[in-house]
Amino acid sequence: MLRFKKIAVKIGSNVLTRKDGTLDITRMSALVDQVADLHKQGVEVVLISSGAVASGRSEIKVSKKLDAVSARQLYSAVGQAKLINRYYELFREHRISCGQVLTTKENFGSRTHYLNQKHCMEVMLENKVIPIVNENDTISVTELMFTDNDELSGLIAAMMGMDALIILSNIDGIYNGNPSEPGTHVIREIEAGKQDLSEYVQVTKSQFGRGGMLTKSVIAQKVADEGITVLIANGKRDNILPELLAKESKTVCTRFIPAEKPVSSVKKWIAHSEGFAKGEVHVNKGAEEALLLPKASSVLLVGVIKIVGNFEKDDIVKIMNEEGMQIGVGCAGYSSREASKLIGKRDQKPLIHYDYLYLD
Ligand SMILES: Nc1ncnc2c1ncn2[C@@H]1O[C@H](COP(=O)(O)OP(=O)(O)O)[C@@H](O)[C@H]1O
Ligand SMILES: N[C@@H](CCC(=O)OP(=O)(O)O)C(=O)O
Repeated sequence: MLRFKKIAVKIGSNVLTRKDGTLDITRMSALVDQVADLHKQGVEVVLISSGAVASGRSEIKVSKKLDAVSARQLYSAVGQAKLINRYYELFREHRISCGQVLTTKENFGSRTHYLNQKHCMEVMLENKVIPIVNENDTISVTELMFTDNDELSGLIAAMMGMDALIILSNIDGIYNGNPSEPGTHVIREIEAGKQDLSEYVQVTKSQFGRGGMLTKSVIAQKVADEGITVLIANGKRDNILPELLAKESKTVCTRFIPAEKPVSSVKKWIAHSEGFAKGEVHVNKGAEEALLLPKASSVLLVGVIKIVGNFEKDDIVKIMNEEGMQIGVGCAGYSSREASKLIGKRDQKPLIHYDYLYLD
């Protein structure tokens, strides 16, 4: 028996690349074998695979030095083709189809794009096709980029309502100190709720990774708070995926215990969408107090004091208190133009309905 039926598996650049930066086909093939095995046992798997930039870099020799953005665009364009081609061939040996999903941060900011993307992956899974997701590095540059693929994998796991997110890196989990120092060990379990892991996690990251362990731990906590188990484990270990999914698994990894309270899929989307907010809704003290009560309340125009930025209906907005501190995020029921005209008015439909509201 396996512990999970639906999993998102994020494979970091370091798992797929050798020390010299070339694609580690042996490792990739071993991971595909493991995914194929789980797939045949009925587990739904979505892969989030890094490695485009790393595999492109080892392919192309440039004549003159490139700036960082041009290099990333060039290497990812070539490297993603190489990467997905490899996956395609490897899965084909198991008679399994896989498909490529390239996405950008913008696709998570609008509900329509979000649902289109979700629908695409649902259709793939229903038809036994394994989605292989990566950021579209050719067009998402600078502030349009995800922090890294750990952030992307958290969004995908929440969007697809997965039972677990497995983040595979080149290390056994989160250590309680510098992993290279003797006497440190992997933290095996982390309770739900906000815990500060920054004292353990070094800001240094491995050779080809982008975000490092700190973003992994922040994302993992957020995803676990939404009721999804998160495991950070070593993708270089043989047979890691079946071992992690085994019922009484003792495999070394860091496990983030999921919160018990289920969170609706809309709220999961909103919780992850803060970075895409198009504007701000400032509320007065009374409205802030009402929002913080255990009973669900909407943001009403009567309690709004200021609207900042230009947003359309259904865009994500930040909710700010009188002191200018952010207290939550939500999906706007009006455009900023309409809302500005109705500030302070009673008996209007909510500016942010409580079903579309996530408080910090
Ligand atoms: N406390 C810690 N525990 C484990 N790894 C850590 C810790 N602090 C920093 N790291 C570093 O984080 C690296 C993994 O993150 P990253 O380089 O982003 O990998 P990936 O490419 O898999 O996303 C590890 O190789 C390790 O060097
Ligand atoms: N989209 C990039 C991944 C960048 C990234 O986040 O890498 P990693 O920290 O190894 O997961 C690529 O495919 O090269």
